[in-house]
Amino acid sequence: MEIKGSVIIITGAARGLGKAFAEALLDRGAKICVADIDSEQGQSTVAELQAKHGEDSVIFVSCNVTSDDDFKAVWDATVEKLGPVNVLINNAGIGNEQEWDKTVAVNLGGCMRGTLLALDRMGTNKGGSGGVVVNISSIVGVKANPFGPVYSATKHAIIGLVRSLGHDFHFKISGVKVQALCPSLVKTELLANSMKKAFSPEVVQALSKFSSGLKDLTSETVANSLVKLLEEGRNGACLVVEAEKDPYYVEAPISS
Ligand SMILES: NC(=O)c1ccc[n+]([C@@H]2O[C@H](COP(=O)([O-])OP(=O)(O)OC[C@H]3O[C@@H](n4cnc5c(N)ncnc54)[C@H](O)[C@@H]3O)[C@@H](O)[C@H]2O)c1
Ligand SMILES: CC/C=C\C[C@H](O)/C=C/C=C\C=C\C=C\[C@@H](O)[C@@H](O)C/C=C\CCC(=O)O
Repeated sequence: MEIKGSVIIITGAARGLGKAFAEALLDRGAKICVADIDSEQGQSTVAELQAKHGEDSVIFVSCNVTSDDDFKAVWDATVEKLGPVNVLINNAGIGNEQEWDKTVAVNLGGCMRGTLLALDRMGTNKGGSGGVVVNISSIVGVKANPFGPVYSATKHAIIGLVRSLGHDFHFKISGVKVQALCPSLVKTELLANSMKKAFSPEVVQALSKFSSGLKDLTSETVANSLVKLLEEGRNGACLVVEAEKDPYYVEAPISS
């Protein structure tokens, strides 16, 4: 797809990976809606991005991805201020092993709610023009993560959603591509927050040792992989990005 001129909603874009996605896509001529639960951080990020890219290129809308009403309001505000939406990036996520239901609600619920709304609003069968949904999973959506079993389960479920709704059966009906990006560890606030809500005291030590031994993966590298996925990824694609490797697509182990 052509990024230049596209209207793109990114959830959880007030900071971290979502902010890096916004920067990379604005650099390539997209218009962005930053949708985040943290209004203070979201407004400050948007002010920074507007100073570089202009006031008409990027807006902030407050959104809790666990709320249907919030998600619909984000969509409506984006259409009103930036034009018809072409891409949704379901990026908002948390790593809270102690309150598993919150992690399921935000990580899986947010992607599911957003993807279903996007099909409803962009689907050619619903009067829309088609489009793309990218769900941000993780490398631990395609491999085990002993340090965060709940987090990993939500990220595996996102892959199931993407492979199923990203089947061409659905694309023929809706004209909407559904894809996943699966980054390895990036040292954002998610990691620090995950440590505070870790599965067990043993995990805190092990995760801290594991993460300090990992090669550094930057948000900018992950954002470049998102651009690659949008520009060339097929429907249902799951793209993994790790430090010091070219990004690579992963397929389901059973294809029938
Ligand atoms: N950092 C990593 O190592 C890593 C690796 C792979 C995948 N991911 C995924 O990338 C995404 C972004 O992670 P990050 O590292 O930038 O995290 P982060 O904590 O830096 O940013 C997350 C953003 O999501 C927002 N958010 C949280 N709950 C929300 C909700 N209910 N509604 C709307 N917004 C909400 C936060 O306010 C924040 O701005 C997450 O889905 C995460 O699981 C992160
Ligand atoms: C906990 C939440 C923080 C970030 C989550 C994020 O999505 C990224 C995760 C990135 C990498 C995770 C790698 C997990 C690797 C495991 O599958 C496994 O390979 C490690 C196993 C044992 C390590 C034991 C040790 O070295 O001590």
